[in-house]
Amino acid sequence: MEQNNVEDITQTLTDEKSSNTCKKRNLNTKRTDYLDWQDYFMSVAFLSAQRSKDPSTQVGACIVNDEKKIVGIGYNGMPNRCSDDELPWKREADEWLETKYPYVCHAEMNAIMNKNSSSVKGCSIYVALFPCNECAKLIVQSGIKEVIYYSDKHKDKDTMKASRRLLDLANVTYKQHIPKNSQVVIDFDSINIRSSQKS
Ligand SMILES: O=c1ccn([C@H]2C[C@H](O)[C@@H](COP(=O)(O)O)O2)c(=O)[nH]1
Ligand SMILES: [Zn+2]
Repeated sequence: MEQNNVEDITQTLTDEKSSNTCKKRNLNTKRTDYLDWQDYFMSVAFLSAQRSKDPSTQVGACIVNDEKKIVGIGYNGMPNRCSDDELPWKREADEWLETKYPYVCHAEMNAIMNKNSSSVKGCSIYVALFPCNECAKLIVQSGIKEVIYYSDKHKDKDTMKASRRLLDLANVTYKQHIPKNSQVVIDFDSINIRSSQKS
């Protein structure tokens, strides 16, 4: 009888174009290096942030319901129908009105406004940055019950203190996400890699 040992069933993934061998994977057993749910939703938030035109800080948010379905995604950007070529992107200017702050819609706001379900009540929101007090108001009012954030780099600012105060009072829980891997790489060309039986 043929022995199905690991050596026999290990296949070599070979790049179609270069014929370079890049990875070894056992093709007879379930993958173990797949993204878990939390890394997946946080990655969606980070990917969404890549759409942002803000030159200094790109924020993404992803709202997930209790069936682990994504019901809203957003990133920071200028409001719809307001040309982002005509509004300022500066952080500082002689006048506040010439900075981005009075105009830019935060990622959390856009994720809530973009929802594809009737409600986000009871949902979780995955965000790259801990939400500011304005976003905390929207999170509370929309019924979101949990915030999962990656960075809390502004935690000592008053806006963040106010945010935590609101979230605490409204019993919205928050926790920092520690990813399994510090990077999730999207390699478009990986789909072109074919598996060939190792000799
Ligand atoms: O809760 C938040 C807080 C901030 N943002 C956005 C708003 C701005 O576009 C940037 C912050 O820019 P800085 O230059 O770092 O001040 O982040 C958000 O989306 N959600
Ligand atoms: Zn905000």
